[in-house]
Amino acid sequence: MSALFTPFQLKDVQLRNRIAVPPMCQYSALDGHTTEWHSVHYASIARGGAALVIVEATGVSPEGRITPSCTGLWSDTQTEGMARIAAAIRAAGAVPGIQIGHAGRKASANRPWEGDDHIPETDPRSWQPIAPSPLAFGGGLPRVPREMTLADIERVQADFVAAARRARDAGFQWLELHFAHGYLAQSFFSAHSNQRTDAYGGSAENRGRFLVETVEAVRAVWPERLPLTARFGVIEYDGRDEETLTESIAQVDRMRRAGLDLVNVSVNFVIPDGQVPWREPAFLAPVAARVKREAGLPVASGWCMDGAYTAEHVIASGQLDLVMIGRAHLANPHYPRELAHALKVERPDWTLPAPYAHWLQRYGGPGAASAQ
Ligand SMILES: Cc1cc2c(cc1C)N(C[C@H](O)[C@H](O)[C@H](O)COP(=O)(O)O)c1[nH]c(=O)[nH]c(=O)c1N2
Ligand SMILES: CC(=O)[C@H]1CCCN(Cc2ccccc2)C1
Repeated sequence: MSALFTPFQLKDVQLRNRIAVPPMCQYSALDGHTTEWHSVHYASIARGGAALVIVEATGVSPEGRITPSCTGLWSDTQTEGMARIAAAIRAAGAVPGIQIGHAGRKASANRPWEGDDHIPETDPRSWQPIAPSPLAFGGGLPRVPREMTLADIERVQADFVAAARRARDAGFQWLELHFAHGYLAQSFFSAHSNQRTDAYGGSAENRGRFLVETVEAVRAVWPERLPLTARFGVIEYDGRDEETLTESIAQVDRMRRAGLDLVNVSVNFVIPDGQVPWREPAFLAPVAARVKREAGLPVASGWCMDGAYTAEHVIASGQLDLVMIGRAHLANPHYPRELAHALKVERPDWTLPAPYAHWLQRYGGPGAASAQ
């Protein structure tokens, strides 16, 4: 029996297995609107058998995007395209999720295959990034952001609420606040990037204020019976991991008390030279397990957890409740079928919809158990 292929219930949402497709930017939007690329991309992946498909980081405002090609939910005109995508994910038997965020000082960048760096200020496509403090990320993102005023903080939090309403109206059943990867919310919590002296800076509680207030504000509009989650970096790999982890777990507890239903444990990526242990399979699993133990809420996590036995182990061992499998789904939208075969799940081809499953199960096909 495979633990990975057992259902998971959170509030009123039932997931058919423990495999989640994490948000992965497609950099293919037009003025924040989804295109045919997104429709095909998300429907294809949802048909592959994962239980939860989370739509990519979607800007709560135009300047909250990472690149000019990122999706948005700052305008009602963007809701219809997202509604079609949520419906297609649901029609495939997966739960439709969406991540909403603000890129902070990492905003106004080129697409990864076009430089992955800040667009020059002289370029009309660029805009002024904003952040807790006037401190640049560095590397390819050298622009010094404008320090946010209290009015900016209120406006951005209101943008998160408005985007959450649109996600609800579009039919998403799982909301993930982007509080990780060095973007705005993460940069409020990190002392590397937040040197404010007002109520939003200084102590860990003050640095976590923006995040807790945003959870509270979004909780008020996001249906109580649907999971409100956050992707949150809890470790920087900057040589101060124990200190960062301890204060991050306390922050997760504060967000749990503010109404968070699950945390998707990730990496901070607030500094360009963090020593992430990429070679260690499932390096975040023990970190996520500690968050689950100490903060007392369900956890998801990912990063290099796509191997069948790794994905099975992180769930069977109780370290994680859900495993996020990203790039493997870009290479093969039907990746869960590979996992089902490898883990000798009963009728593995039926991770796919009937039009595919019937023929693969009955007559064999690449990777089918019956193939000689
Ligand atoms: C092309 C692309 C685009 C994105 C990502 C990755 C990649 C490859 N990732 C990170 C992603 O969700 C995942 O955490 C990583 O890919 C690590 O998991 P895997 O090792 O790929 O399973 C990412 N993470 C996130 O929180 N929001 C996002 O929109 C994106 N966008
Ligand atoms: C939006 C977001 O969180 C993404 C954007 C793309 C890069 N992601 C971070 C990443 C680093 C290394 C490998 C894969 C992904 C973060």
